[in-house]
Amino acid sequence: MIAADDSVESLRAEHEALMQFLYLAPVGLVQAGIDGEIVMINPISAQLLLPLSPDGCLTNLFSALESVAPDLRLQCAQYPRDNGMVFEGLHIHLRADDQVRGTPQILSLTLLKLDHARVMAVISDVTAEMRRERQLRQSDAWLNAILTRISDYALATIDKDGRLFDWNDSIARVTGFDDHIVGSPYSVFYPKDTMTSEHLLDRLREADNNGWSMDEGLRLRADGSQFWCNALIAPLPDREAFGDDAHAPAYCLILRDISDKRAATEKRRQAAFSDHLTSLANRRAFFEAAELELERAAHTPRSLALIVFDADHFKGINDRYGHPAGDRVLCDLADALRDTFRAVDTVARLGGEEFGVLLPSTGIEQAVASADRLRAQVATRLVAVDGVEIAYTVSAGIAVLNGDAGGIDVLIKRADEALYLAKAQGRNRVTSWTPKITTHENPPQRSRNAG
Ligand SMILES: Nc1nc2c(ncn2[C@@H]2O[C@H](COP(=O)(O)OP(=O)(O)OP(=O)(O)O)[C@@H](O)[C@H]2O)c(=O)[nH]1
Repeated sequence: MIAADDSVESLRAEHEALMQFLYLAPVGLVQAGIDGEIVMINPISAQLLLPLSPDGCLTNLFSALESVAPDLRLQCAQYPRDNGMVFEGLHIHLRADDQVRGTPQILSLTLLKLDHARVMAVISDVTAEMRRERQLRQSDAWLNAILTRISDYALATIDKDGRLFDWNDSIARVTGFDDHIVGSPYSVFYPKDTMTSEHLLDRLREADNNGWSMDEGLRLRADGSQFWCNALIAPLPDREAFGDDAHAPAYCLILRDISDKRAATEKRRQAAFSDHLTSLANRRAFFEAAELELERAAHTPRSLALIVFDADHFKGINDRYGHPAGDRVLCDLADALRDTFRAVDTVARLGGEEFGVLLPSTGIEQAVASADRLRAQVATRLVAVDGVEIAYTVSAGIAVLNGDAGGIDVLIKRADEALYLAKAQGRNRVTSWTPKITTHENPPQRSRNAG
């Protein structure tokens, strides 16, 4: 008797545990007769099915789902075996007026035949899952379209030091580079000398601080040709997952070939930013470039050099050979400047016979060497005008900001003071600014307005 009592007790306990499981299970469970009459339903199923029930009560599984899945009853009746899976993960799309949360709701239904008289339904709301899947598929399709179809976009990832991490067809299509560029700094897409290693890192820091960094300009193809390009760098959202690994993807780089669009606007930009006589950058372009460099230097301290060149005794050249001949000399000086300085430097005509060269990340020795190279070069040049060969010389004043306070006005003032000294000491020479020039020599100011 005791043994029989024990086994009844244990059966009861098992039954209770099972009921508890049914109630707490994280999916909807419904046990019903073969005709759909509900025997047991857990709270999740009730919550999912109740809004579908036409009369607001849940007595029959098939009737509850009739409006959205009318053949369930038939499918179940026609299932040939005594037990088994009638269907698995059937997606039931609820009608718009059945939407519970204002977005199309999708239920997943699995129906098991337990024996000739009973079925068990497992129901879950897969709306969020399906939406995520759809979004993933859509993102995948977009990415795929960009990578394989859209011919003017190139996508790449770069590591935290700006080295290309991967290569794909879009890069080949837009730039012509093959996978040998993996591991190179992304400046491989920039024409020679147009980007210093500091500029390269500046863009990454800017992307870190602002969420993205964009620039526009001429970029390089593998065959050496150039194209107008808009380049966007953005930090990858999940890059923390790679920890401190230096060779993990950290940013995405999107290059877009905008040659067609830029061809038209570039003419207008050229007109606004270049000097009409020499085609060098004009004052406006010079001051814009200077502000940008000073802004960069404020974030990441580095030296910035300015050389101001001035043709010597230029009034005399005009007086002797005429104004048009003087213009030819100015154009010759512009050519010499263009040939001497790097693409990353800004060479501008500041006005009259004065030219300014802004040299990012350049210290005093390097600036003096470049300025003197130009000076010496010019001294050997002869400008042929109407059968006459005109010789001329230039003087230069140099100032460098080494992370010390001061804007472009300070830099120009110092370079001007040094230039004044070069003129005073005999011309055809290069002089660097020192604090002594201002405090002891105290030269009069040459007039020049900033901007
Ligand atoms: N041909 C020509 N001359 C210009 C132009 N702009 C300014 N000038 C002339 O450049 C001359 C500058 O003369 P100054 O400022 O006296 O200087 P300088 O004769 O070069 O003497 P130093 O600078 O002291 O060596 C003036 O005669 C201006 O008319 C220009 O676009 N074309």
